[in-house]
Amino acid sequence: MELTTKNCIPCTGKEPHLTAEEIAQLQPEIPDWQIIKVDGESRLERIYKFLDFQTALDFTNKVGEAAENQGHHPALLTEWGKVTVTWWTHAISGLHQNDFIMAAKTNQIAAQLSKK
Ligand SMILES: C[C@H](O)[C@H](O)[C@H]1CNC2=NC(N)=NC(=O)C2=N1
Repeated sequence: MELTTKNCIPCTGKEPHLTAEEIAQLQPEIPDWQIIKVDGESRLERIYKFLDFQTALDFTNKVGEAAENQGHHPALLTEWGKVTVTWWTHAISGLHQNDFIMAAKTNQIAAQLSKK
């Protein structure tokens, strides 16, 4: 499925975590992302490299804009030439389709920036 064309749904906290099968279906669309565990919770994480701090900051702000538009927010660590983006659904302390949608949108934002 084209994750970049989908929109996030509001999470009530009652949604089930994605199953291993569902993750296996979704993961091929965002091959550059790792699934990490933090305090037993699964999260999607990718490190993007940039030319300098300003470009890293521009990317950070664009991801923040997309997050606000979708009502679904990442953890963002912005450093000189590098941004670590982590997606998970706080309401269910785990992974939801929203996280895969936003990871795909994050890739799109990075691709647009590098075209400058
Ligand atoms: C009220 C507000 O919409 C909710 O708290 C949203 C905000 N952004 C969110 N972002 C993420 N990643 N997970 C959530 O559960 C979440 N909940």
